[in-house]
Amino acid sequence: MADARVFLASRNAKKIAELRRILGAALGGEVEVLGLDDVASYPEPVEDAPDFDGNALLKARAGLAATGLPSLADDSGLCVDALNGMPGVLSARWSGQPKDDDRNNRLLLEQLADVPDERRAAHFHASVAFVRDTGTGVPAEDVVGGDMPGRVIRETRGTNGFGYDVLFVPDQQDGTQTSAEMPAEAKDAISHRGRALRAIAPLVVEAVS
Ligand SMILES: O=P(O)(O)OP(=O)(O)OP(=O)(O)OC[C@H]1O[C@@H](n2cnc3c(O)ncnc32)[C@H](O)[C@@H]1O
Ligand SMILES: [Mg+2]
Repeated sequence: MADARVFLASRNAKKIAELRRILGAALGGEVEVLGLDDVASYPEPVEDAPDFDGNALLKARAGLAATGLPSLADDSGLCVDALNGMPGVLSARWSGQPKDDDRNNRLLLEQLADVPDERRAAHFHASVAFVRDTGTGVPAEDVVGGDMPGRVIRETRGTNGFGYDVLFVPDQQDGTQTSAEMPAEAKDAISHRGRALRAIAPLVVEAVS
């Protein structure tokens, strides 16, 4: 392989751990995955696109611009039917800045307090963008999405994962464990992020080969 390295443009340590784990399994260790700690620091882009695809692309473009390396970025969130798809792209900062998972979860529970069990459907979405130089002056860009359907429960459960995992029971598996109670590999097997990354992994292999 010419330069089998890819850069992961995320500032969320727990998300990065998931991305590394899933990529490691999908790429079989052939590609070295670099994170922010491995490159010179650069300013975080403002995530002001209207949708997940747009935000994932702007984070991956910023990664390529700063490092010159083929760059992957994830933009993700929880979309709640009873809230018309929100928090959606605002998931990280739903209860304000600085972002705080516990405060976000408390706010979501309050907002859904009067919503009956049969109307608490939601899904996680992840868009993963892969942006790399082609030598032509025009970068190649791909974006792939993945979903994990489920529902929002009424109390937090579990200590794995991050973000809204403590409130979310996926439809798959046995339908009782939150994604924060599932072992990491079980979440990866059905998660929005797992689906999107496994779909984009062949492009990564192709680009760095
Ligand atoms: O933008 P980067 O630097 O990657 O890190 P971030 O945490 O800001 O990431 P996003 O902008 O994509 O926001 C995603 C938010 O959606 C929520 N989220 C996404 N995937 C999740 C998952 O698998 N489990 C629980 N919550 C998740 C969680 O609140 C995240 O902070
Ligand atoms: Mg973000």
